[in-house]
Amino acid sequence: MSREQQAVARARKAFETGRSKSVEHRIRQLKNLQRLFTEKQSVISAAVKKDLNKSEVGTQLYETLGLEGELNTAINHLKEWAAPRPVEKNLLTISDTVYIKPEPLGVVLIIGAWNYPWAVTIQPLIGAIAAGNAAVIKPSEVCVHTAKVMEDLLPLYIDKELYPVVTGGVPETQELLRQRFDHIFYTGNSVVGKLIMEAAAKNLTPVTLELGGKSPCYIDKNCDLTIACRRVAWGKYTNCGQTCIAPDYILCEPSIQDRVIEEVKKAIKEFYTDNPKTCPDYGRIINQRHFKRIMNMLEGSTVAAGGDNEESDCYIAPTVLRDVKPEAKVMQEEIFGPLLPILSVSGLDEAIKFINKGEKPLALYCFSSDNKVINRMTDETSSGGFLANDCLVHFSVGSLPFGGVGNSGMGCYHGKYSFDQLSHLRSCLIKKLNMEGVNSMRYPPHTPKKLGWARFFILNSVDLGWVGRMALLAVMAVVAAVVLQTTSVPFKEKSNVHFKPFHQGDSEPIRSASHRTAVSAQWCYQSQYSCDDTCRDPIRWAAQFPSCGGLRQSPINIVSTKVHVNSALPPFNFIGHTNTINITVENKGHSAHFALPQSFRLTGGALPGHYRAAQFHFHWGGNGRPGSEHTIDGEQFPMELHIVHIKEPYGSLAEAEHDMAGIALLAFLFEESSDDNPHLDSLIASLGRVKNNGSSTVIPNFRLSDIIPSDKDLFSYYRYVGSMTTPGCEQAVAWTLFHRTLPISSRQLDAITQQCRFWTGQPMTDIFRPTQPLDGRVVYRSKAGAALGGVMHWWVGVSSVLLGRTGLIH
Ligand SMILES: NC(=O)c1ccc[n+]([C@@H]2O[C@H](COP(=O)([O-])OP(=O)(O)OC[C@H]3O[C@@H](n4cnc5c(N)ncnc54)[C@H](O)[C@@H]3O)[C@@H](O)[C@H]2O)c1
Ligand SMILES: CC(C)=CCC/C(C)=C/CC/C(C)=C/C=O
Repeated sequence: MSREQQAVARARKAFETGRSKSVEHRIRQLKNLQRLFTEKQSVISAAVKKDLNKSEVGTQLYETLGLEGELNTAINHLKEWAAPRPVEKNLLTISDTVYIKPEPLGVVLIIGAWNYPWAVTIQPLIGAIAAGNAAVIKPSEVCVHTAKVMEDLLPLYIDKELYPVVTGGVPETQELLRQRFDHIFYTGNSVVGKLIMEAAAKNLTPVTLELGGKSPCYIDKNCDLTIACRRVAWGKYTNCGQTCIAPDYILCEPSIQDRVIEEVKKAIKEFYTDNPKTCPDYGRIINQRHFKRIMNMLEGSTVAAGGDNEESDCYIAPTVLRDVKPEAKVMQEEIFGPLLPILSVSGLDEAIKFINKGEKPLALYCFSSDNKVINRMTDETSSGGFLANDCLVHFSVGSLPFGGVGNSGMGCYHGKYSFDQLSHLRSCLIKKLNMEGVNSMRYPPHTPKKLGWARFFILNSVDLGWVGRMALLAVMAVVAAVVLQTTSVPFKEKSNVHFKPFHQGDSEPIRSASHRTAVSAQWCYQSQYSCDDTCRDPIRWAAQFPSCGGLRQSPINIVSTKVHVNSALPPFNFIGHTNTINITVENKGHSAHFALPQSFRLTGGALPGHYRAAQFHFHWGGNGRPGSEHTIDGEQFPMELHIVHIKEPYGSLAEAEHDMAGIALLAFLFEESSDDNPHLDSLIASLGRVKNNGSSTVIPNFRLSDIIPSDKDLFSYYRYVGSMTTPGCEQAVAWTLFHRTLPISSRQLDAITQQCRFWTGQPMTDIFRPTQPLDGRVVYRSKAGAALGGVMHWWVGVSSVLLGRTGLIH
């Protein structure tokens, strides 16, 4: 077996152990890479200095800074990226669970180039690791010193079986290409790109080709030429022009050519002094082969600035060429060096024509103060990326896909795009074995009538939220009956499909820790706020978190005479609530959260699905002041309990927030009692152990059913659609506020409100958001003890009530 074969076989074997799939393993590997860049920066920079004469700062600015950003993004978002992604459904699949499950591809081959050797090799590796793959890393042999450092360092930091480094040149790369991979990610020139694709075709291996080409730069006469030329000079001469997205040539009207030359010359002097050769920020051509290639391109062109060179030092000065003709040698291929040809065009029309005659470039630059010029350039051309009035910087925006089109490449990466590019986005549809009647429209014998129904159900998609879905389900049930013209198949109450809980072990799946930290630094309750504070109090939450200013905000005041009684709101089923468990309570800076296991589940209550518990928490006042969030007929209660549940299959609030009923919140109001409520004692004591932000403790032998009544006693409740009551105020909550109140003595209330401190260190009191406008929503009240008919009757009942109440689905 060759060295290359062995590396691939080892990576495959390691992949088959399944360890690369664990999100924890992926994050650990990414953190190890972070450590590498912190601990070995000087070794990395020294090698790049030897290869390309980049300064230490230059290497950080242009290579490792971007990698740091990519690593941070991947580490912070990985759970969200890797989680199942619910999708919009058509009417036919409305009652199914339909989602995309990203899964690793397998073993990825990463072939890097030499010009930004760390950026273009490690950035795809970050994507490969994040997506759960194994990866064989082949650095470019042209950057001799960097390839050696990569070979030495990577195995010290990351799993060397899963992510082996294979060094070598063309023969070694070709031997690698004879192996079977699940994806090949190649960065380099288009000629080799075609060879890569050919080799990949043998195994139908998908490829990402990050190629290059001639990236045009149009400078309109209507712009600030000093600024434009400074930015172009930076884009061109950074790394001595050896940048895939460097502006290859300038197109401008003849009338501005002289000024463009003068301004570019000024910028060269400003950046690299009168003598760029001795300037630490000016690089070198990678080797003498490329030096000769670039110098040959000068043939037949007029040098307007620069032109000095020294072969032994691989030095070519920043050079400008004037009056260059399209037939000139320098215009026949990508320059990839510090030569900047200027070609004359009569104006925008000719520039567009010229660009469109060539291959689609990796980048296209347009400098103009006139938006019409910029718009026409974007509308009438195509390129991998487009930048107006700047160069290169789009590479540093992790939320933009980076990649070529046509001859400049295929596929894209950076941030989440890297994750998606190196994942298989698997389509999943989980149907239950009930509602068979609806399917009759697609079963033979086919009839025009059934086709009519099929057209309606397949061609219409839904994004109506849970209320709309319930109504439509009711319609479907009716349709099923009509289509069948027989009695419909009875519902089976229990699904035989069970979801594996996502993010097992998360104590707080509802929001990620990073989200919580970022948010907590910016908002506060009214009681925390003082005039010299920079934190935002509730009236100013919306300035930072737009949803907080939405039309479906919570809490609300419930006016009991205005609620709509609805007999289609049935009781709930609590699952797991009587289990005795140990739970963790943590001071979250604004309140204390009591984590609940996902095995605690909630169904019924006219909720559109199955929900898993996440946590519960309380809202309270202080010093005898009431602290409930919801009020009834204007009355605020001493305290309020919220039990947060998240709908399956969502794993986080981020996933659930686009679903109007993605979260089910059960709310209980407390009323003052003369006697202590003994079941609250262990909770109160635990709050005393989590006084400060971030501290946590465990409550042993806890039973949720000790603090709330059993589901059989909770048939009376209010229902409305609203939001989370803390930022970002996501409008994804089906609220249930029970009529039954819970008892608490004034002694216990005092004890609760005096235990904890906010993240600011002040006493944690008055932790409630003021009530929000109803904004046309309808609040429903269940009809206690209403007799429920058959399933069909029930759906039709719900639909007729809910369809009539469009207020509910604003
Ligand atoms: N789109 C991008 O992100 C990006 C980034 C950097 C460079 N580039 C492009 O890359 C080009 C410069 O890089 P390069 O091609 O000179 O780099 P290079 O010579 O380092 O080649 C790239 C990789 O291809 C391998 N290789 C070379 N010849 C091969 C062959 N015959 N068979 C198999 N493998 C082979 C090399 O070993 C190397 O790992 C420019 O066109 C530039 O625009 C693109
Ligand atoms: C420092 C800033 C704002 C941007 C960096 C732009 C830059 C030089 C990107 C290089 C991108 C790259 C790896 C190109 C490939 O050849």
